[in-house]
Amino acid sequence: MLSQAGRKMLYNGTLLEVTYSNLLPLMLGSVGLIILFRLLQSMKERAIVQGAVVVITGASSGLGKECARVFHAAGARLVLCGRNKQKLEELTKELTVNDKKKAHMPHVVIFDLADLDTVRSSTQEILDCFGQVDVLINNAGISYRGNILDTAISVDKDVMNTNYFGPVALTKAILPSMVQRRSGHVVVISSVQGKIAIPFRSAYAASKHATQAFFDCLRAEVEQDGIKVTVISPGYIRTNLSLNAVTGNGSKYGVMDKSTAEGYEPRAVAEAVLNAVCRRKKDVLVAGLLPTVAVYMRTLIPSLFFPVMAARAKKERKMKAN
Ligand SMILES: NC(=O)C1=CN([C@@H]2O[C@H](COP(=O)(O)OP(=O)(O)OC[C@H]3O[C@@H](n4cnc5c(N)ncnc54)[C@H](OP(=O)(O)O)[C@@H]3O)[C@@H](O)[C@H]2O)C=CC1
Ligand SMILES: CCCCCCCCCCCCCCCC(=O)OCC(=O)COP(=O)(O)O
Repeated sequence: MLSQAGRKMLYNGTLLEVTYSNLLPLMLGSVGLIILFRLLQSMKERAIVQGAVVVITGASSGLGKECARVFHAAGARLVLCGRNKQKLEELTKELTVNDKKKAHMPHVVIFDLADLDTVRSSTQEILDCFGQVDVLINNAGISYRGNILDTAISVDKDVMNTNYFGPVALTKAILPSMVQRRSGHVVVISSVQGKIAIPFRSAYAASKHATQAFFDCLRAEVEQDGIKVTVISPGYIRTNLSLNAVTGNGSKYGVMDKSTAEGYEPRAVAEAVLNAVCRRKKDVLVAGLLPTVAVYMRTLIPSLFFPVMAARAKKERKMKAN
């Protein structure tokens, strides 16, 4: 503690009197410097996406659409990919309405990610838009609701094609141009379910676990080529994911689940994606306390995690029966 009169100290032969009044400007100065440093750091990080060519799959709705808005606002040049031309053109109109110079007019490329041949042929179209790809955001995906015993293998394959083989094929097709330039960033939107498997989501959780594994391998392999890889694993987001989910017989689930409706705002997750790209993060979990605990529990105390999941399955089955 300092007395009112302060504390006298001998420093390099000079007698210094340290008082509250001469410490205050020092403290304020330090805080100011830290704020200035953070501001400059954040401006430097944001400059990474300014003018960068960012390709977003599944840009017609939900998280992809929000990523398009957030990256466009950050100054990126966008290539919006999806199956629905009309929705993507509407989004392009929305993004360019205030962009008078049309400097960052997005391009639209239409293809079905589950059709691996069209993925390969669409890659040239993507590369031709701006002549290069700086950031590829593999966002498009589909979910699933069903019991393993009643699920047709064709459904497992369809989910794997959209969520795993599609992004893998697109990434492999774009990667050589990134390696040649020794620059690029590949992002994939996985899920908390890429880290833990929950009952009645087998096809979806399996596709997201495979995604996590593939892109972890990729990160290690292409680091020497100057390419960054980010896996983002969000918890529930308020989008149409559950409405669009497929069931065991391939029909649409068509229900807005409570967990989805009460999930994160897509804007908040899109900001987390932008932040991860700017800061070149490798693996980002965007989730609340309970899913985070579950992720650690699965790794550290699996003997506790498995009974919790079995109880969850039992409860869900009971609820369905009533
Ligand atoms: N919502 C959530 O709770 C969570 C979502 N995620 C992940 O976020 C990502 C985005 O999903 P979200 O925005 O929530 O859901 P949406 O259903 O709103 O969006 C999915 C997007 O993927 C596109 N898509 C689906 N199948 C294909 C296909 N075969 N070919 C091309 N595009 C396709 C859809 O396009 P179209 O308009 O043509 O159908 C749509 O643009 C997914 O990878 C999902 O797994 C992760 C964690 C939580
Ligand atoms: C003694 C301590 C007990 C701690 C209990 C922890 C177990 C809690 C389980 C929590 C499960 C969280 C699941 C989260 C799933 C999730 O966020 O998925 C995101 C999605 O991809 C959503 O897709 P869906 O199609 O399933 O809506």
